[in-house]
Formats: sequence, C-alpha cells, structure tokens
Amino acid sequence: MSKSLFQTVSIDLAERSYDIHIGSGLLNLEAMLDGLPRATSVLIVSNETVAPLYAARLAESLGKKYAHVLTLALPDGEVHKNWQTLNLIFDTLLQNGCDRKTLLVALGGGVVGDMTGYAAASFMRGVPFLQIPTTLLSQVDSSVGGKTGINHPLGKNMIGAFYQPLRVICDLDTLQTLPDRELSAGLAEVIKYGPIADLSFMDWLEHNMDALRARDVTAMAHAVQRSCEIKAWVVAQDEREGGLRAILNFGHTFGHAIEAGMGYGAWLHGEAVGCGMVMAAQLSLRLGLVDAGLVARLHALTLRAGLPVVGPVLDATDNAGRYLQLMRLDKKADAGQIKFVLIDGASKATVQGAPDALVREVIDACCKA
Ligand SMILES: NC(=O)c1ccc[n+]([C@@H]2O[C@H](COP(=O)([O-])OP(=O)(O)OC[C@H]3O[C@@H](n4cnc5c(N)ncnc54)[C@H](O)[C@@H]3O)[C@@H](O)[C@H]2O)c1
Ligand SMILES: O=C(O)C(=O)C[C@@H](O)[C@H](O)[C@H](O)COP(=O)(O)O
Ligand SMILES: [Zn+2]
Repeated sequence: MSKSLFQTVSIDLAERSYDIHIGSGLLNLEAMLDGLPRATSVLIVSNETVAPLYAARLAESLGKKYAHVLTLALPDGEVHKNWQTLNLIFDTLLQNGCDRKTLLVALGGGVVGDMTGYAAASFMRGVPFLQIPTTLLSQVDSSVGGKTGINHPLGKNMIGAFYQPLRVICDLDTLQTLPDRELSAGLAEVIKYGPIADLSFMDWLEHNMDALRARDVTAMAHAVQRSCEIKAWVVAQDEREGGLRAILNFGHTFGHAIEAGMGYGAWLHGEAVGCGMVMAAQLSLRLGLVDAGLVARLHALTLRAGLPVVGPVLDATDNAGRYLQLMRLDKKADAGQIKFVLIDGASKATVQGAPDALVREVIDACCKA
C-alpha cells in the first residue's frame, strides 16, 4: 500500500467486517480498490456540490478496475434526505440496467452516505456499497457502523436499515474544501467520543482544537482515526443498538428535536448535536451523575469548536412542551418514556429516563430566542 496511507481501522462484525482507510490522496489510489468484488457496473452517488469537486477523479480510479462507471448528483442538503431523492437513485439504477452485481459508491457527506446506504440495502433486496466520506462528520461517524436511512417530516432518520458498507475510504484532502461551518459541525461528533468513551481524547481535543480548526492534517488524521476506533469498538459489540450502541446518541435526543423542530437544514446536524450535548450534560448534572467541572469543560470545548451552546426556541408559548413532544418520537423512547444519554464523568454514558419537570428546567435554562 502507498506511503500516503496514514492508518487503517478495522471494524469486527464477523462476515460483515471491513476496513476504514484514512489518509491523504486516497481518491487517486487504485490500491484502495484491491480486494473489492467484481461488479457489472458502478454507480457513484454524490451531490451537486461534491460531484464537481471529486467525482471525476474517483470515476477515473474506479474506471481502471470497473468497465461501467456512472455518476449521479443528487440535490444538496438535509432537506432532501427523503423519499423523493432516494427515488432518484432507484430511477438511475433501473434506467441504466443495473443489477444485483452493481456496486454503489457514496461520495459525499452524511446525507449522501445515509441515502446511498439505504438504497444499497433495498435495491433488488441488497447490493454492495462503499462509503467515501468527504465531510469531517461523515469521516468520524456516519460512514462507519451501517446506520442508513432518510428523514420523515415528524422525525429524524425514522425510516432506514442497518446495512454495512464493504469498505470506508476517508481521503483527508477532501476536508480542505469543506466550509468552516461544516468543519465545526463535524467537530461536534468528534467531541462526543470524549465524555462517552475516552476522557483522555477530550484532553487531546482541548490541546488541539486550534490545530483542528486550522485543518492541520496531522491533527485531523488523529481525530478521524481515534473517532473511528471508538465508533468501531462500540458498534462491534452492539451492531443493531440493543443497548450499548445508544451511547453514540449522546446529544441527539435534544439535537434531533432541534433539527426537526427548526425544519431540516436550518440547524446543521452537528450544530444540533453540539448544543444537544450541552443540554444532556446539564441534565446529567441536575441528576447528580456528573460534576460541574466536566460540564463546564464540555461547554467550553463546544464553544471553541464554533458550535452553538444555546438552544433555539421551537415554540413561543410552550417551548419545553414542544421539545418534549418531539423527543417522545425519538427511536430510543420506550412506551412513551424519553431516554437520554447521560454522562458520568468517568468515560462512560448511561441511557435512562428523567422526570419531565427536570427536563423542562434544562430546556428553560438552555434555550433563548
Ligand atoms: N449513519 C450515521 O451513523 C450517521 C452519523 C452521524 C450523522 N448522520 C447523518 O449525517 C448527516 C449529516 O452529515 P454531514 O454533516 O456530512 O452533512 P452533509 O452531507 O449535508 O454535508 C454537508 C455539506 O458539505 C458539502 N460537502 C461535502 N463534502 C464536501 C467537501 N469535501 N468540500 C465542500 N463541500 C462539501 C455537502 O454538499 C453539504 O452541503 C445528517 O443527515 C445526519 O443525520 C448519520
Ligand atoms: O451510529 C450511531 O449509532 C449513532 O447514533 C451516530 C449518530 O451520530 C448519528 O447521528 C445517527 O444517525 C443517529 O442515529 P438515530 O438512530 O438516532 O437516528
Ligand atoms: Zn449524529
């Protein structure tokens, strides 16, 4: 393998195990495709922003191994993560005579990755796919672990499937064209791994936040590698979220309510998660699970990442009521009881309910119009 490759992280899922390659210049490397199966055709699924930047380069690399390489550019944005856009993938596959041996390749951020993965899970009841994530968020989180799907107007990621890719290829060079706001959004999911699994990684982030925001490649490589290691460690133990995997949802109970309540795309997923982690940490504090020092550190780190720490008002008359209404639809909820991912200050998280009155207190304290 070329010297340009920094690191490979493996995810152990028996016959569904795969590698996550992290490095520079990987889109150009044919070696990245070694060992992939024969395919009758390849469909690169990207979007109208990413395709002009990277699809031709990737198509050239894929063209050295595969005879028929097609590209589809979807409309860009969270607001398009829906049935209508998903159907564009099926239309393209069927109009081009694609079959069960077609390989799908997701080239883009988490929106493209989640939709391509779901298309792969369901086209002809399942075709293989690759994840080639081009945002920080998708490199550290969404491309790994096999959660795929689309949004419903009433709730985030409500329709989907667990379906693992054959391989993940993270080309760090693609992060250089990412807008600053998107870089910050990705940092939210990186920060998440500290309190739930590795407080020494949180220390490292406190020392390296400036380098990350300046897109220093060495710092970025470490952040992507460590995030993928933690996510792979969690998913390998609980692929379909029977228990442990829910810790990866830290910040998401509040965060998904913000995304749906504001209208998809108004707040980026990472922004909603950043603010949601601050709110979940406040709830953990009020339940006596964590000390104020860690909550303050998380708040400060989230701010330094360029993320919002004050939640939006979703309803002018009963804001907390609106949050609670949206959170009752969360996939972790059990018989109408909302479950929160709470932190304990010892690199661990628990998933539990909390009294509505306390949740209201947190929402009132954390949100401002
Ligand atoms: N499946 C999972 O486990 C998982 C985990 C986390 C998040 N998600 C999902 O991921 C989505 C968020 O992903 P995201 O933050 O990557 O957002 P995104 O996919 O919308 O990408 C963000 C923006 O950056 C642009 N972009 C992508 N790569 C670029 C590049 N290299 N240069 C310039 N612009 C580029 C995109 O076109 C888009 O406008 C949400 O839908 C969220 O629910 C899924
Ligand atoms: O991989 C997981 O598990 C996660 O929870 C990762 C999250 O960052 C991601 O946003 C995920 O899509 C949320 O899952 P959901 O089941 O709450 O929709
Ligand atoms: Zn997330």
